[in-house]
Amino acid sequence: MNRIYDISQTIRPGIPVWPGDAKFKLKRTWVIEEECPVNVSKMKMSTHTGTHADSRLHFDEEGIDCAETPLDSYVGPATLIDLSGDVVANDLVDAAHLANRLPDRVDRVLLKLFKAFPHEGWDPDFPAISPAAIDLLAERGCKLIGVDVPSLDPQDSKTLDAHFAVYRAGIAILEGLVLDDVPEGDYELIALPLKIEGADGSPVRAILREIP
Ligand SMILES: N[C@@H](CC(=O)c1ccccc1NC=O)C(=O)O
Ligand SMILES: [Zn+2]
Ligand SMILES: [Zn+2]
Repeated sequence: MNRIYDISQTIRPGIPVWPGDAKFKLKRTWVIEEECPVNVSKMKMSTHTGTHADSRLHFDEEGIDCAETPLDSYVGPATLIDLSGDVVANDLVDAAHLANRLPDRVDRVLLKLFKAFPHEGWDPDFPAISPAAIDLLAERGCKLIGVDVPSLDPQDSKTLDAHFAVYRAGIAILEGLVLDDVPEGDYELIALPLKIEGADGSPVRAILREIP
């Protein structure tokens, strides 16, 4: 069996969420007891909780939702690049950061930007991605970008320039990946958004499988 790296955050009470967004809650509605053979729970969560996919609807009112999103981009060869030594807080990853680290042709790119993933707290100064970097990925054939930070754009962005560059290029987005402990290199990615009608994003279980 080829090794599987789980690159998903654990969804749990207290998982850091975008400032002001709904906190994750899980509550038992049925409990195993004499007359009840099962445990069942209900959940409350933001569509952008933890490791998640953005659908186009997140930043375009006319964009498609998670149920309509084609899945091809979310499964297949992916290249992990560690830029955590090249960026600091509030930096934008530019084309120059990527140019000599990217293969000539690349299907999917995962960028590690945190030196250590902040599991216990929200980092408002996370590095983000420039539109020029997205354009370079698109030129090289990339159809998915995944990042460990919670958004492609800086937290205070009102224009979401990187999201729109991605939109123009038809690239899919994964955010909040946990890329600590995974060596740089080529893998098979599997990270499917749930088929939720009307959803602007969805948690994913993201894995990287070693290629034999
Ligand atoms: N753009 C971010 C998320 C985002 O902006 C957001 C997520 C949850 C609640 C509010 C958000 N933005 C509000 O301006 C993302 O790409 O997931
Ligand atoms: Zn998102
Ligand atoms: Zn996003």
